[in-house]
Amino acid sequence: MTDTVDEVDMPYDDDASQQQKIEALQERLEVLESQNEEMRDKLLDANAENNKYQQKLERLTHENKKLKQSPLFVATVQELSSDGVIIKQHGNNQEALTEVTDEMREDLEPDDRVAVNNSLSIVKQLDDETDVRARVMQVDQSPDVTFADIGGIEEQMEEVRETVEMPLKSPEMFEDVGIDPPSGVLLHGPPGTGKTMLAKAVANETDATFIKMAGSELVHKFIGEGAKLVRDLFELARQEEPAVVFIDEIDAIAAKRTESKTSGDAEVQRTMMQLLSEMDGFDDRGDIRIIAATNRFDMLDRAILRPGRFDRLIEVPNPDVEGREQIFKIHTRSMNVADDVDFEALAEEITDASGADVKAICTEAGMFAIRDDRTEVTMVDFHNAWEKIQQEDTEEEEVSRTFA
Ligand SMILES: Nc1ncnc2c1ncn2[C@@H]1O[C@H](COP(=O)(O)OP(=O)(O)OP(=O)(O)O)[C@@H](O)[C@H]1O
Repeated sequence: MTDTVDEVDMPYDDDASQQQKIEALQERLEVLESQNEEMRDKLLDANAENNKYQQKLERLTHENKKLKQSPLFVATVQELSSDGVIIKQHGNNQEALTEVTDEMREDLEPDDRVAVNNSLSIVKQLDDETDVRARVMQVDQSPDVTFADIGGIEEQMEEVRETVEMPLKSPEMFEDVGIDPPSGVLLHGPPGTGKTMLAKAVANETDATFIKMAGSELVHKFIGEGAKLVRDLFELARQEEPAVVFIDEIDAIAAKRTESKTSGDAEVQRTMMQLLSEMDGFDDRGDIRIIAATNRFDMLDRAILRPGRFDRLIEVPNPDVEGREQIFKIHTRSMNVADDVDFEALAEEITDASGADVKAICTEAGMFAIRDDRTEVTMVDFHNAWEKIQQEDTEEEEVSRTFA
């Protein structure tokens, strides 16, 4: 806020001559100008500094993302010394002296498992081996998803029942006819279309244990242990028989081979080879069915699609308009929906939405009603929910573009 002339402390006495007043004001002006100059310089410096930090932040964020994405190696902390941290790498047993941030050093203790990058810098601390297994494999003795909970993908549902459920329920039919049931079924299609639900519903229907493993976790989180975890997965399935093994994001372990021959690639290859050998040696697999899923069919190494492996491909697309309406009805079954809600009209409006989007719209519409202190969910709530979800998607895309 600027002072008014009346409030300004004048640099002269009231009885000073005109000339003295002018000189005093002149002097004050010069001081103010030089202060102004000084402030402007400081502002420029601060802006330059800000830019520098901004760039550094972006670089670090990018670096951080890259570090987390590229496969890392596993090592065990041997000793914390004043020179750094001595680690022993798994696999080759080589010891190395490496540096860590002060923050991470405080959390580290000898015998801790850590992930290191290509330059052997410690990127993160890992969980105990037993925790790893528990986290990488999600075991559900009796999943509660049924086929009645899945909408808009009847054909795919039929195919999954035929190829996965029938061999579990009536193996004698395949024996009588004299054909082998498909070894593995690969579900492919965009995210959130119900692939996981299909696998869970089969397990539910056949009273099988559902065992899920995420390919991306194997590669990014449990580095150096992929092949072993795949072995463990099948061992667990044999113990839990009948079992449905669901390998999500299989593209992470079975992507086409790239030209680069980094050790990270070699590690992914080892994991994939283990998976293939488990599947190939699966003649006596008993009551275990394998379902894999991917959003990136184009990236898959064709080796996994050979006969005897994932030889039945089922595309699970986004639902069409009738499918969307059906999914709305499924997810609003236990909601208090107002009479004005027209699911047919909503389904028409939300072109390109996935099943997961429809589910999110229902939950969000309910939230709008709660915020408004109502117990009934109206058509306006559904519209607002769709708008919000689209907006969030756009924001997410912008963020990922910024840090891409
Ligand atoms: N066809 C569908 N019918 C009913 N609900 C669905 C359908 N598809 C998705 N959903 C809802 O979206 C959620 C996520 O779906 P699901 O995990 O099965 O998708 P996905 O295809 O496995 O996705 P991703 O590829 O991202 O793992 C489900 O829990 C369910 O609430």
